[in-house]
Amino acid sequence: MALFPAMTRLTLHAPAKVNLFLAITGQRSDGFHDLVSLAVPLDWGDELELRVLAEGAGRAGGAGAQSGETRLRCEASTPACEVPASADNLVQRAAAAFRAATGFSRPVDFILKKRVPVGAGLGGGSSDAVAALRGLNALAAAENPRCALSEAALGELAAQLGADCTFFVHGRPAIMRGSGERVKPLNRSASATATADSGAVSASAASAFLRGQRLFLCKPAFGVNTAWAYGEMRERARAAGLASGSVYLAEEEAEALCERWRRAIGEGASDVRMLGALTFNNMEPVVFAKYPALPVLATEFRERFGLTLRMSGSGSACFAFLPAYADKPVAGAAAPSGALAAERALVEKLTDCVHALWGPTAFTRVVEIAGA
Ligand SMILES: C[C@@](CO)(OP(=O)(O)O)[C@H](O)COP(=O)(O)OP(=O)(O)OC[C@H]1O[C@@H](n2ccc(N)nc2=O)[C@H](O)[C@@H]1O
Ligand SMILES: Nc1ncnc2c1ncn2[C@@H]1O[C@H](COP(=O)(O)OP(=O)(O)O)[C@@H](O)[C@H]1O
Repeated sequence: MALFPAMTRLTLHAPAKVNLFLAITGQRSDGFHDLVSLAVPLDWGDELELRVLAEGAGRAGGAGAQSGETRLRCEASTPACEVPASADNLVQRAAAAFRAATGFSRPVDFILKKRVPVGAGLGGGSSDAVAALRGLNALAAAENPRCALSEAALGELAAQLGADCTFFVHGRPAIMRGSGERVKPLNRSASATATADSGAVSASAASAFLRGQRLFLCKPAFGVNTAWAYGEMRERARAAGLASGSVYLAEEEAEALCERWRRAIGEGASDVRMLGALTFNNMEPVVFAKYPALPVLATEFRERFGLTLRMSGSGSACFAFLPAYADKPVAGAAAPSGALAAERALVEKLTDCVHALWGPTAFTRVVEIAGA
């Protein structure tokens, strides 16, 4: 048996996510909220590099690292992506959880290239945590396959790190339920209201439908604190009393709306304006009330461009389906140049609009849905 791992270095993509559909259905006795969400990974995100360090006398001795040591360096592409490399960083927390669960003690150096803005509702931190778990698991497996965790065990560990983390273990369009930890990839999901016919969406149909759909993503300079947004919903629901249904969406309704997505996918609908109309997020009212810049831009997008701008998760990032790709080419084929030019012109106008309303430091990007 090799005493030193064969694998000493690897790099992982940590994709961002968008919630195409997000219904918070109520608060549970443990304080967390139940939800139903259709989330998709993007072709863009952070990058996490792992390097196994040589064990030695420790820093004091100047040579090598100590057993069980985890180092982290964060390189942010913009100030909005800056995150401390402290023990609170989800990469550090994931490493600590993995070491505790497996006994893996090789010292590791993480280099996190942050591109996803923090507090955006794009799941950057959760995705980094899962990338760290996956990377460490690969290193552990290279050293001794019996030390590696199964997918199920990785999922359980991930769930302890954040409500969104299980989604990233699957890494494909999926419906999240419970507090987010119950994840079913879309092509294998059957909703509570699905009939035998409508539930049988083939993997290839779901995959062809969502993969490569292009979204315009934007985020103002400020972020939103997820715990605050949930807390605000709780307060509003408490104040509404019996009318708390004005804050939360009943689970049956959420499932029915989610089912509309599944039908659209099953039928291979390609009208991106219709897709925009299917997007939903009932966290918007609390977040929009505090941050009016968000609904102001949503109104502008609707009135000037006929596009639905929807918030992702607890915000502050928002997205809109890009219509220029309505005639999306088959994967791998070149897009018709007319469609590309039309999209470029639209994106330019959308970007100008974002900067005019949110200022020059607002973030914009065109992304594609991945992982289908
Ligand atoms: C809103 C969503 C939608 O996908 O995404 P983001 O906006 O964060 O990306 C998620 O539910 C966020 O998941 P995540 O960001 O992992 O949340 P966590 O760190 O686990 O929780 C932060 C805090 O939010 C509250 N929380 C979170 C999830 C949930 N189902 N109910 C809650 O009440 C809790 O107060 C918790 O302490
Ligand atoms: N590696 C990380 N990347 C981003 N945020 C992190 C990370 N580690 C810890 N955090 C903390 O997690 C919180 C939310 O992170 P993030 O995933 O960016 O937002 P969201 O939950 O809105 O998608 C922030 O308070 C941030 O400081």
